[in-house]
Amino acid sequence: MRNVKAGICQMQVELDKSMNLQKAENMIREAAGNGSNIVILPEMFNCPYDTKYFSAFAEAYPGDTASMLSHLAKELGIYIIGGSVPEKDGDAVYNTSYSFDRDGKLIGKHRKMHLFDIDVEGGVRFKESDVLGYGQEATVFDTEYCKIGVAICYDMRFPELMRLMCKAGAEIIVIPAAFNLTTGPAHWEITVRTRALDNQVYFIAASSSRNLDFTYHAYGHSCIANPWGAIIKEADEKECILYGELDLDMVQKVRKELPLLKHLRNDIYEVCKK
Ligand SMILES: O=C(O)CCC(=O)C(=O)O
Repeated sequence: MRNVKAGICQMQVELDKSMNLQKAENMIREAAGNGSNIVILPEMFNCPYDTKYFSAFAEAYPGDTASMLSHLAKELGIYIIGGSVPEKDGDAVYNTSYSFDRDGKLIGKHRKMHLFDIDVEGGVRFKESDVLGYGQEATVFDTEYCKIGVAICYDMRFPELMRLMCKAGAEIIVIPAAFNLTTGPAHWEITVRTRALDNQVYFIAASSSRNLDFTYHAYGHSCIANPWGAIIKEADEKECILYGELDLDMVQKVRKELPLLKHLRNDIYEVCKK
């Protein structure tokens, strides 16, 4: 039996960075205290999800935010997948996720690869590429449980990237996210379930909670889908910690019983890294 307990902190993000860091710390401590082996934060957990704030909130690595996550991972002896934060690198800003092991060592750094530039009539308009740079690499790292792939929100809409992570050995894919009230009800759950099913992985999507004080209203509904494509845990839109037990033997069982990954016609088509 290879079991992992995940704790997803669906935190309410505020305008005050230090409040956000304190909130994240409190929730991480609580999730660890309740037995989580891996604790996950949402996209842009230290900064409101609005392009006008990204540059002012950005930190070069290692800044206060990543340092805090590293120290907490070590002190609490847990893995932390630190949602995402605006990262400053020279003149550029990226939407970046840092992951730490039980010793507080940085084991993963993902810069969002697909920037969220959309304009839905009567719905949501957002243009990340006005202020953010593009990440260039898929992110998969080793843990003592299995390999884990991390990507950020809009990245999950691209099956090729998810497949690349699966091909690199990921048995869990984690997506810090913040869908909204236009695309969330329409596409959130179906995308989570489909990516889990396509790749026969546990798929964890971690949102912030809904804060109506801002212009961008997060959908919430953090959830976990299993390798069969079923949602095993789902939150509502309010602040909470969502816990889920992942039985990693199920990944191999499903892959054996329904060998989708073996049946790929790589002689005809293939998703590969350029
Ligand atoms: O894909 C979507 O509908 C939402 C994406 C998003 O909010 C993001 O990438 O931050």
